[in-house]
Amino acid sequence: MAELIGRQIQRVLKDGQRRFRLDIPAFELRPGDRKVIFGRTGSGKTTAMDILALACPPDTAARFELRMGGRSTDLARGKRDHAPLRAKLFGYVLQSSPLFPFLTFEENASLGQRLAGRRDSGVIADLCQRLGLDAAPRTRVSDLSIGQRQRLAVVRAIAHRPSFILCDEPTASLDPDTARILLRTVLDVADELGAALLIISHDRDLTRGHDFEYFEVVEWQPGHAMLRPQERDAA
Ligand SMILES: Nc1ncnc2c1ncn2[C@@H]1O[C@H](COP(=O)(O)OP(=O)(O)OP(=O)(O)O)[C@@H](O)[C@H]1O
Repeated sequence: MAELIGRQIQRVLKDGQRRFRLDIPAFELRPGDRKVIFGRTGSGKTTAMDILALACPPDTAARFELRMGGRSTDLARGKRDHAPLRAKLFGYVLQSSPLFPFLTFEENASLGQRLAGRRDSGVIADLCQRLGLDAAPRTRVSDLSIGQRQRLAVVRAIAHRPSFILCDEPTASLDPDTARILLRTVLDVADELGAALLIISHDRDLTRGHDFEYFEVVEWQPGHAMLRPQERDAA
């Protein structure tokens, strides 16, 4: 199974006079991990998730390494795009615009599988059923409700059986019952795959009662944030 190890990772965002720096002193994702990141809006949670999902490279890192089957890939160095690794090993539910509105339900659902080269319509049908998604395969995404789109984004992100499942606010548009079903399904799938699960959430009730490790992104100086473990009592 795959594991991701990061040490002293930094990323700086710049926009004119605006500058934002995120530090990740130490973070790991291993099979079976259940981790959740909290933090106030704009603190840098998505920036952290983008790095850990290999969507945006860090500017610097003492160590950023993917280990799998006795092999190690150094993610800290060079400008190489890790698209093939990302497509096969990572499932990322994006916070905003997670779907392509010009594609059909089925085309969106199967996109992750196609990129990973692992087509299996049975897995998609099973996930849709578990998530209460019964929309017709030819329905355009623009005709779905926001909550249906959010669940479809989850199907797309996990249908290729990734080793790392990363979800940025996956329940933001869902009622509490549907949110709980979604979390239960993602947890079950992560268990079945032996995958690591990392969630960003504003809803501190969402993961209560489940065995998650808690993290937070804290802006400890203006424009300078850090991802760090959070004591369970503070969660
Ligand atoms: N190009 C940029 N230059 C400078 N700062 C930026 C740039 N892009 C984003 N930022 C800032 O970086 C910070 C982190 O953004 P990020 O989206 O990671 O936060 P977040 O915690 O995920 O927010 P939210 O909870 O609202 O989704 C924000 O304060 C944002 O304003």
